[in-house]
Amino acid sequence: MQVPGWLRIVFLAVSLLCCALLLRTLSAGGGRKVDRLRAASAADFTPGENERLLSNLRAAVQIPTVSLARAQPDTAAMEAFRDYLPQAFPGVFSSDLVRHEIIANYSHLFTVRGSDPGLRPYILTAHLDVVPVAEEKWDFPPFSGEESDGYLYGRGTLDDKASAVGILQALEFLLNRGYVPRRAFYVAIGHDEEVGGDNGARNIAATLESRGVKLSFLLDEGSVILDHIIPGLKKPVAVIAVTEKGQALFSLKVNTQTGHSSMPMRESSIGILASAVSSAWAKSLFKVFYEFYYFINVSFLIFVPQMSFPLNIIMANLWLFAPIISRTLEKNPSMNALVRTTTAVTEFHAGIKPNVLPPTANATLNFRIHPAHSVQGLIEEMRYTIDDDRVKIDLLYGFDPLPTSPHDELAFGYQIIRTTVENVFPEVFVIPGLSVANTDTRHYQHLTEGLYRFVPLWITQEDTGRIHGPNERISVKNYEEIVRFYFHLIQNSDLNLRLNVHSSGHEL
Ligand SMILES: N[C@@H](Cc1ccccc1)C(=O)O
Ligand SMILES: CCCCCC(=O)O
Ligand SMILES: [Zn+2]
Ligand SMILES: [Zn+2]
Repeated sequence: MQVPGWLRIVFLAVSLLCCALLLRTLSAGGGRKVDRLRAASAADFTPGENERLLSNLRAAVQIPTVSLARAQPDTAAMEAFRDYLPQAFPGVFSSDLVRHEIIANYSHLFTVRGSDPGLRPYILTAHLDVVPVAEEKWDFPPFSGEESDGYLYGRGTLDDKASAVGILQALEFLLNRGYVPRRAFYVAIGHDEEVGGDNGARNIAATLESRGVKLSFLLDEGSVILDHIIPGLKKPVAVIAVTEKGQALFSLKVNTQTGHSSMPMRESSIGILASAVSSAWAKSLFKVFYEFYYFINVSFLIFVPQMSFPLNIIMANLWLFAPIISRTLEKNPSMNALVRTTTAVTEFHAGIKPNVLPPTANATLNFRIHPAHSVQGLIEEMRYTIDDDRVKIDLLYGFDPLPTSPHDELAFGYQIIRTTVENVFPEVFVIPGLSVANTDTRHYQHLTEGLYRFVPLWITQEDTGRIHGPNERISVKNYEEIVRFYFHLIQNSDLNLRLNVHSSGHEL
């Protein structure tokens, strides 16, 4: 039977139309309109903006916002920082999209309104306080903000003013461009993170909780871009920390009789305490590599193709090579911290005069608890290991490792951060990981399960000693990248990425 010509044309037109529709649907990601990531480039900002962002960071570093001890901030510096903010970010403080509040006298909470109230807000957190400095070891005065050889020197450049100031700088540049966020978000800048955040971040979180706020995710400091720190990896690695170590602060105290040093007893308070400390220290060498391997084995398997021979063979066969790897990792303090609960003897005070037997000896042990362990387990371990009733053991402060935040393909916050890192730093590798240091994030646990710790600080092995150490500095180029990272993160948080994100705590 001959098909009439007109029918063939109709059939052809209909099939072409179906193909076009199918192609359009496939390219639009399953029918939902998917925005495109805005391409990031070094030209995101004008030369004038790059000058302004650098001078704003320098001015922030020049304010010595040292947090000495709990509830003992340097009030003059904290007030100076409060005055600095509206001068540095006039657009943020004059925008009717932004509400600024002072919390607990010296912390800052910014609420940025979104045009789509149906989208769950997120929060960017950082801290403005810094640890004290040991002046004699610095090449430039630590609060001078001196620029040399492409680096800005100063306490707080890496930890954490590049993030605190960088977030506000990115918001300033977006508002200058008339950007109106779809998704509301908060910016929280704490003033006492370095002494635990129990005044700043804790009160900011309580304020948000009292308002019934639920967050889609939180991004804070806590991990970085490791630039050739992991042996054998050809590419720099951006580690988005999806969990964080716990912490325990123990005080060890020994009291013994005093008297003339010409007639000493068999043992002294210093000797008893010293052997207690060294046995606790020896015990801390207990390895947890297997748990660690289990925790990030996927990442290592992703790594393997990126590794040079023979490391690629070794890492693909950890069942056999784990002990060797563990011994290699422990040689490097930052890698060692990844595979065990670490012990740091941070204070040791004893003795009153050269010719008097020491009546007391005190030591402080700071443990950073691996996710495989707990505070309670550590207390039992300490008692068992020291095994000496003359040593009085007190837990001054402690909290367990934080739960692992969602980091699968449905985890909105993790995917936004990951895609933004790949957008701004196409040359790095992104993996989930562990923050070996502690942050303010534990204060926000009731507001979201999506707690992520990452600032795109480009850290080499040498830089790890600058954090809380001498000659802390950040390259001008890296700080520009950090501002661009937040500039794109805020825009990317407005995208409805191809994610079937559901209501289990990290809904859109
Ligand atoms: N971030 C600092 C200060 C801190 C201590 C305890 C808890 C949280 C933060 C550290 O890791 O030591
Ligand atoms: C660079 C990351 C440091 C995080 C913990 C601190 O503020 O000391
Ligand atoms: Zn710090
Ligand atoms: Zn910090």
